[in-house]
Amino acid sequence: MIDKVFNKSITKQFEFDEEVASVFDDMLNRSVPFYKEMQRLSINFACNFLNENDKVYDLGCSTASTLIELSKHCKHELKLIGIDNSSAMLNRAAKKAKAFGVEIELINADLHDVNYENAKLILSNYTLQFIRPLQREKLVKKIYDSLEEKGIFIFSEKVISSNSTLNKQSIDEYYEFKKTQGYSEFEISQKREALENVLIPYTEEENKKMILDAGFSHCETIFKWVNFATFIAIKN
Ligand SMILES: C[S@@+](CC[C@H](N)C(=O)[O-])C[C@H]1O[C@@H](n2cnc3c(N)ncnc32)[C@H](O)[C@@H]1O
Ligand SMILES: O=C(O)C(=O)C[C@]1(C(=O)O)C=C[C@@H](O)C=C1
Repeated sequence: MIDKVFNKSITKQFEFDEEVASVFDDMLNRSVPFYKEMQRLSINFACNFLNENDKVYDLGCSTASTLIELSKHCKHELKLIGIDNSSAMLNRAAKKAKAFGVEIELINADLHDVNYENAKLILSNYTLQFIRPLQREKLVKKIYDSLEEKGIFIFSEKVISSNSTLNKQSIDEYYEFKKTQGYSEFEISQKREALENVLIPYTEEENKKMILDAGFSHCETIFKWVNFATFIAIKN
């Protein structure tokens, strides 16, 4: 279904409710530049580190697209676990996983309340940005503690620039991208307002600092388009 969520005046802040979930795959493909390429890279990098029966968690799995793609591309059997606190997203995730014949344990819970035991890989694309800053640092520490030695954390985030001129130019460039994807100026401004104080982006440097402060030995940007970045962090 085509995303028309912000074609009308907004009445509330952005939420991953039934209306958003019903168009979410289209929303992501048209709102995140190079979403499919970012997903392909996350999966390829992940597969290089994975072995038979490794446990993989996707935090904020939404409709389970990434776990389904991972299971298609990885040569090993994996234990796949998707966590999200939106029932509307998880209902779709369950139907999609069944249709693709992929076994995924789906957990409806807040990311802070789950124990990520013996994880080899934790994925989290465009989800940390929705966690309040203080809680975000705590969650990243928990992610670090849950990973096995040599475990990997791959995550993507919308980012800002610490340079105000470049930041403004990046936002303008992003809105131009949205227009090429068929979103009107009205839709763009309504969504911007709805996301205010809900999606809180860090700079690329702040993301890396948060990761290193949590204990990871290495963090690298593996993909970036203007204000969207994908990182890989390694626990040693
Ligand atoms: C932008 S979407 C993630 C997209 C997904 N990773 C993908 O690539 O298809 C963010 C997801 O995180 C979930 N989420 C946000 N905050 C959460 C929390 N505190 N606990 C659990 N899930 C959360 C939302 O319900 C939503 O499905
Ligand atoms: O549309 C925007 O402004 C976005 O920031 C895109 C974005 C994201 O980065 O997570 C915001 C909300 C939806 O979850 C899908 C994509």
